[in-house]
Amino acid sequence: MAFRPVTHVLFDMDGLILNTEDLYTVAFQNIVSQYGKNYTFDLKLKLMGLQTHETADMVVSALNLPITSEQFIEESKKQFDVLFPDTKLMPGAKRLIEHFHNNNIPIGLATSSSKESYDLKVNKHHTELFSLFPNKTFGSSDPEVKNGKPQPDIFLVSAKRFPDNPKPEQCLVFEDAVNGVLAAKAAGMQVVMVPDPRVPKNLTADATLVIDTLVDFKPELFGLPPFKP
Ligand SMILES: O=c1[nH]cc([C@@H]2O[C@H](COP(=O)(O)O)[C@@H](O)[C@H]2O)c(=O)[nH]1
Ligand SMILES: [Mg+2]
Repeated sequence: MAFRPVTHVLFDMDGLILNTEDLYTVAFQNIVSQYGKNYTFDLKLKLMGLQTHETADMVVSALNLPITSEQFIEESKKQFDVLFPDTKLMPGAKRLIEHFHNNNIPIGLATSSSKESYDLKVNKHHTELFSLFPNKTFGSSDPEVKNGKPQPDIFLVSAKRFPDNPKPEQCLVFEDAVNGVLAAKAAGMQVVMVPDPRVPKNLTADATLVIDTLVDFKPELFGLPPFKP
């Protein structure tokens, strides 16, 4: 497979830079357990990358919970307040972000999270790293991002926010979620997928490249500056 050279890079956040996916699983399981339900990985796969209200609608209806989506969002917030401040980084994320920054490659953050959720995840331990992204888009709280992933909106909005307004084919996306990969492809961008090992192989087929962790990424494959040995 031939990879095309790029000039700009867009990062997903949850499950890609930050290990928040395990925390979402705990939070959602804690809520649905009260109703005797199970938050399965199969359900999680379908909603990763969606916006907050879309996520809540899907869980409430898939598990037939006797509460409204608004109540589910309220319950989630209580869980997140406890769990998110101690979020850890995913392997290789800091090294790769700093590498692009040090080599003047423009990078953007394109997360479906809200700004409020971002603050909980980042402000205690990770502000220095995230300050390397001048260009940040928060899908769940940005009126310009009409539709969540798998629709392309967030990546198109995010690319437009670079001062030199790159074309989609100049942008490389990093994603862990199936919906995120579909969104990037729909935006006309190449996408490197770093999936949870439980994601079935057939659901990774749309990615331009699939790697186990960000540690394995070779920037020169996409015409970006290589790591010095
Ligand atoms: O188990 C879960 N995974 C993921 C999400 C959602 O997935 C998005 C993750 O954002 P990102 O695009 O940064 O991966 C967030 O909107 C979050 O609400 C969730 O609710 N529950
Ligand atoms: Mg993600």
